[in-house]
Amino acid sequence: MVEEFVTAAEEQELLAAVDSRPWKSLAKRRVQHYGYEFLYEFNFISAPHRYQLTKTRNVDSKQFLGELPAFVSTVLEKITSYPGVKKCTIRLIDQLTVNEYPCGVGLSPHIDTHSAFEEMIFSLSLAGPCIMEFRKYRNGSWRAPSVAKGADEDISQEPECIRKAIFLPPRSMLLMSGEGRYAWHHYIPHHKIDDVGGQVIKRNSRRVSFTFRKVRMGPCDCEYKQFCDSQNKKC
Ligand SMILES: O=C(O)CCC(=O)C(=O)O
Ligand SMILES: [Fe+2]
Repeated sequence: MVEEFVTAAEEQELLAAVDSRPWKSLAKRRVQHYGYEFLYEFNFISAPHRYQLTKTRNVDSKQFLGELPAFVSTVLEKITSYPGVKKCTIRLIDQLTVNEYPCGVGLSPHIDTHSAFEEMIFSLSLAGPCIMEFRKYRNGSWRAPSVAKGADEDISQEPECIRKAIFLPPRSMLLMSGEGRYAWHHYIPHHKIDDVGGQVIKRNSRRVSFTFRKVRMGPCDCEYKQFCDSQNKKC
């Protein structure tokens, strides 16, 4: 995680850019997608344009929406100066998901679908902070990313897992790669108040994240087979 990945002025420009574009409303948060359309499985619930998210996360690799918008060029350039990120990565990132979480709204535990995206996933936090928890489920107790009724709800009866929490302040960039990307679930608790090592942090504003990924065009051949939908029929 890199703090202050963008300046306060750049943060304001990025927020203004997405706020001037149309948002799609999900049950608890709003999203925008660039590069490729993201596929959620929806159940329609009452009001027009509002949906209940029920199933897994994937991308339609045949639905190219166009190049990523110019307002993220500076961020893409900065990503290439990340240690361990190859210079060619900037041209490879072709999908951007913008998530807007109202205060206290989180995200259900999941691993980004291996067959949908390449290894490196970059997530820029803006506006408000959050805690992102990483969970490694014991072999055999891992559950597929499909979540029953009311996805994005916390599940009280979680199987045994190792947990590591990371505090993501606004303007920070998180890189998920290797085991952290392929074998650990990531999760944003549905809290308005987080306890970070005994320090109480209030989430008193919305959080907007920009998640940058590369759409995978063939099967995944990672070494984390039990978590890989390309290599494991159970996923
Ligand atoms: O909001 C974030 O930082 C993460 C979003 C995420 O995990 C996803 O869209 O798959
Ligand atoms: Fe994710």
